[in-house]
Order: sequence, then C-alpha cells, then structure tokens
Amino acid sequence: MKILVDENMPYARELFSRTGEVLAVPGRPLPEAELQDASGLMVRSVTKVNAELLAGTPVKFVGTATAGTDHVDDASLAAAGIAFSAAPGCNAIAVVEYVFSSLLLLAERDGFELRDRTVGIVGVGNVGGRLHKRLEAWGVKTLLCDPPRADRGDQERFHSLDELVAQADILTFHTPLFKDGPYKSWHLADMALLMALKPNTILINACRGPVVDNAALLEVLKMRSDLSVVLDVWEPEPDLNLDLLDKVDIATAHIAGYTLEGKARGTTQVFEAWCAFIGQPQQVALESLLPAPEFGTITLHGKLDQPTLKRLVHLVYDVRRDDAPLRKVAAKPGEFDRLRKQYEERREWSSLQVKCDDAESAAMLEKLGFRASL
Ligand SMILES: NC(=O)c1ccc[n+]([C@@H]2O[C@H](COP(=O)([O-])OP(=O)(O)OC[C@H]3O[C@@H](n4cnc5c(N)ncnc54)[C@H](O)[C@@H]3O)[C@@H](O)[C@H]2O)c1
Ligand SMILES: O=C(O)[C@H](O)[C@H](O)COP(=O)(O)O
Repeated sequence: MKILVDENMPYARELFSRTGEVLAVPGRPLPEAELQDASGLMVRSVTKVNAELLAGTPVKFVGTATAGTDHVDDASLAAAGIAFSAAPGCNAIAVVEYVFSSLLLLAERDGFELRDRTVGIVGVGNVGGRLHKRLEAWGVKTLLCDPPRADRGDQERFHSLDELVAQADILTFHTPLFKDGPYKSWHLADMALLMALKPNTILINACRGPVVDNAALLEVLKMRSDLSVVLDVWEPEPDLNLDLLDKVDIATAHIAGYTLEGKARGTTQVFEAWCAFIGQPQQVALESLLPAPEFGTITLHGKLDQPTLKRLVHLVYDVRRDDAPLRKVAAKPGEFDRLRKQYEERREWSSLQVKCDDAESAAMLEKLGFRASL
C-alpha cells in the first residue's frame, strides 16, 4: 500500500511506514503522477484537493495535517466515496503564542499595558477560545464574536462584529475561510470595516489571507498611519502584495501554527484517523516523538510583570525571527514556500520550566501555559 505524505509533515515517514510504503512529496506543486498507485494522500494547506484530482486513482483516504480545510473540497470527496479527515485544534496553542508574542512586542514598542486594552476575538473556536482563556488569565478584557456558536445557543456572551469594531483596541481574526453561506468570512474585514476601526487599533490576521481584503487594507493603510497590523496570512499566497508587506508592522509567511508540537499533533491526528480507516487502530503519544526542548529551565525572582512575561515569551518564541527573513526574501519567487519548508524548530511555552520564588507568579505562568514550580 503506497501512502503519499507532504514532505513538511514531521514524523510522517516513521509513523505511516508502520502501515505501508511512504513517499514524501512537495505539497505545492503536488507531483500528480505519484497518485496513480497511491491508497492514501496526506496533505497540508498548500495542496488543493478535490475529486477531480483523484479521479482514476486508487486513493481512498485524504488526510490534512491542518486545522483549516478550505483547500479540500470535502463534499466532492464524499460524493466520490473518498474518506477525509483533518486535524482540528492541532496547532491552536502555536497560533495563540504567536499572537501573544506579537502583542507583547507592540506593547513594548508603543508603551502600553495589555491589561489596559480590549481585545476583540472574531472566531472563538480552538484558537480563539484558547486565546480568550489566556488573555483573561492575564487580566485582559475580551469581546467575543462567533455567530455560528451564538446561533447554536452557546452560553458564552457573544457580540456582533460591529460591536467589536466599535469597542476593541485590538481585533484578531480566527475564523475558517467560508467563501459563501450564512457565515461567509471571505473579506469579512472589508474597506468599510477597516475604515471604521478605532484610532490606533491593532489588527491581526492569523487565520486565512482572504478573511481580510488585502487590497482594501493597503488602501486604508495609505490613509491611516495610526493602525498597526500583524499579518501571518496573505491574499494571495505565496505571491503576497509587496507594498502591503512594507506597510504592516509584523509580517510572517503563514507560520503562526508552526511549532514542532503543533505540526507533530497534526501528523499524529491524521495518522490515527488513517489507521482507523484501514482497520488497524493505533494511538501515538506525542511525547514519544518530540525531542527535549533546547532551553529547559529558567529561574524567575519576584513578581511577573508584563516586561518579564515578554522576556519569557520571547525566550521561547520571538516573532521577529520570522518577520525579518520574510521581508528580506519576499520579492523572490519561491522564497515564501522555502521559508516555510526550512522552518527552524520552534517550541511551545510548555517546553519551558520556570522556577519561581513567588506563588502568585507560578500560578499565573501555569494558567498561561508555561510549566512553573516553586
Ligand atoms: N496561521 C496559521 O498557521 C493557522 C493555524 C491554525 C489555524 N489557522 C486558521 O484559523 C482558523 C481557525 O482555527 P481554529 O482551529 O480555531 O478553527 P475552529 O474551527 O476550531 O474555530 C473557528 C471558529 O470560528 C467560528 N466562525 C465561523 N465562521 C465565522 C464567522 N463568519 N464569523 C465569526 N466566527 C466564525 C466558528 O464557529 C468557530 O468557533 C482555521 O480554520 C484555519 O483556517 C491558521
Ligand atoms: O490551518 C492550519 O492548520 C494552518 O494554516 C496550516 O498549518 C498552515 O501550514 P501549512 O499546512 O500550509 O503547512
């Protein structure tokens, strides 16, 4: 049995080879000839998959090691009798830590306390929900917008997008990309929304590029120098708008979810789904795969204030390590994908053990996702 796996899926070779012959291939472009004798296809978000691509091939299972699924036409796969499985939530912690890393950087640059700001979260699922919890733990006021959850009668207090725009100092998008339908998110942030943002708003997009109308954003940034913008995702990718890149404050190559843990979870979630599909169920413990973190333990004396939190956060992941390389190479074709393929190992905050002499600081660090002890 031959299984094609995206070459950007850590641990895929060693796991999938337990069940068959594995071939690691680039995701963009996918070498389609290899599908002719493949039973399974494991992709990431850069590979567009539909029944047409797989017609006439023996592929019976498609897995994506990603949270987003807009690159897969799952309805056409279902109609063709091809099973599909994704990896919901696999990299949610990574995206939350990306957002914190960015906000703490901007807070230091502009001299504000996060606790004095209101954060509007659009899309309160795996990413938005965790972001909400960690911001609340740090004492930051949040406003939540999630019409699908509100319509399902979820107990959380939700607001309209207009309310968030009117009240939030920071607006961060974490929705799937829906091109149509009742919860269409394509160009959710359009010219009108962008012009209506409060003075000095920070806008973050780490979900899908087209959720923010990039052409409109560029026009607005030419008129409004008060706004700060963090973009991890672009419209389009990989050929992002270089004028827009120049104007945003933090720019990265769709790597917000790229912790080793996040990617490995994506691989294991899809591997377990594949094993169940072929009738050989097995579970994989993430810890059995991951190497020990580079920076194990650090000692913290006294109280945890914002500058100290920033130092800890940036010790594990400083978003500038991804911003500068993108700006250097973005004009060259192929470099956006190269940065993503050759991504230097990044770990989650839980990889850092913080020894504290203050019980309150230790409790706070634990709530935020670090490992802390007294
Ligand atoms: N930049 C990255 O590396 C990266 C990593 C992970 C996920 N993502 C993207 O972020 C998205 C969110 O990830 P997730 O894991 O939280 O997904 P999720 O499905 O767990 O949560 C999405 C939430 O958005 C809500 N939603 C749907 N349509 C909405 C709308 N129009 N307005 C407001 N809310 C809406 C849903 O009800 C849901 O609660 C993914 O779909 C993916 O596209 C990007
Ligand atoms: O939806 C996701 O999970 C992320 O956007 C995804 O992980 C981005 O990385 P890619 O799949 O493109 O390698």
